[in-house]
Amino acid sequence: MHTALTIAGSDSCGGAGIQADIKTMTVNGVYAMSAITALTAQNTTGVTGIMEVTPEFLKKQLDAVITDICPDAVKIGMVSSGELIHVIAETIRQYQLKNVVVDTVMVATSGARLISEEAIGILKQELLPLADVITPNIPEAEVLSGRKINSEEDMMSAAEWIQKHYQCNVLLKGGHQVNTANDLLADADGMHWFKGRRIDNPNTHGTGCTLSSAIAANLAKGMTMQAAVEGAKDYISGALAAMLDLGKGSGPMNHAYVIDEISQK
Ligand SMILES: Nc1ncnc2c1ncn2[C@@H]1O[C@H](COP(=O)(O)OP(=O)(O)OP(=O)(O)O)[C@@H](O)[C@H]1O
Ligand SMILES: Cc1ncc(COP(=O)(O)O)c(N)n1
Repeated sequence: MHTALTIAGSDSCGGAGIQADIKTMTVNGVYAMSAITALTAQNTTGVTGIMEVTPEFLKKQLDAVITDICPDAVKIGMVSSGELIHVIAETIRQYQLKNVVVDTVMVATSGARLISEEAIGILKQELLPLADVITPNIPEAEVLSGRKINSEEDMMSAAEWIQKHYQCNVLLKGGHQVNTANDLLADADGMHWFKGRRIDNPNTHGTGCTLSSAIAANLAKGMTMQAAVEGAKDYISGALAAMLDLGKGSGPMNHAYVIDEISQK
């Protein structure tokens, strides 16, 4: 069985973070493992607390997993401090981990800040150049490129700039557009659009975590980058279209929609 490791924060309401990653990887047919960077006290309306693990304890988790079951792919999500980012970068180099997907998580849908200002510099310097693909949303791509993004042309020039500058493939997500949900992959072959129908669903808690974990699961199974992104885009569209409605804020998606489809056959 193919295996994937998520290095991310725990979301107590189960919609984003480690919980979304494990659900996504499992439903996409790979064995999921985790190394937790922080606990969050969180629900669909907001984050009320964050408790980071120490860099030493993150390293212990990573060594324990990797020396036993070396993952076929790695997804990295919320990492709030520079010291934790440094441990992850060192571990990727030490074990020469492959298929590294970095979701550049900065701010939760509910508005809470999930990375310190100082850590963004370390993320850019140490982690992005080790990634096979990074998955910023539009506001994150603005931070990484220092450019404003107001159109699909702006998305293309920002993705090209980020790819050249950090030497990694970039999937610039278009979920923050108004009428469309078109994502753009900049890789060594050029630019590829993954067009998505915009689904009228306000419950988008964890979409970024889910998309990046589905890409990691697909890469673990040996798919090419473009096929991995296409499969992940289909998965997220299905999970959003299942229209789960839980909680008082921006609720989570339904990962069980695939299982529901099978059980209805
Ligand atoms: N309303 C929607 N309809 C269809 N697809 C969507 C919608 N909202 C987001 N997506 C898709 O979900 C994925 C995540 O995109 P988005 O830009 O929302 O990332 P994000 O902001 O990092 O997510 P998060 O909500 O986890 O912070 C992308 O593939 C995007 O196109
Ligand atoms: C632990 C954790 N990781 C990531 C996110 C981002 O997800 P979203 O932007 O959908 O809230 C989150 N809210 N919590």
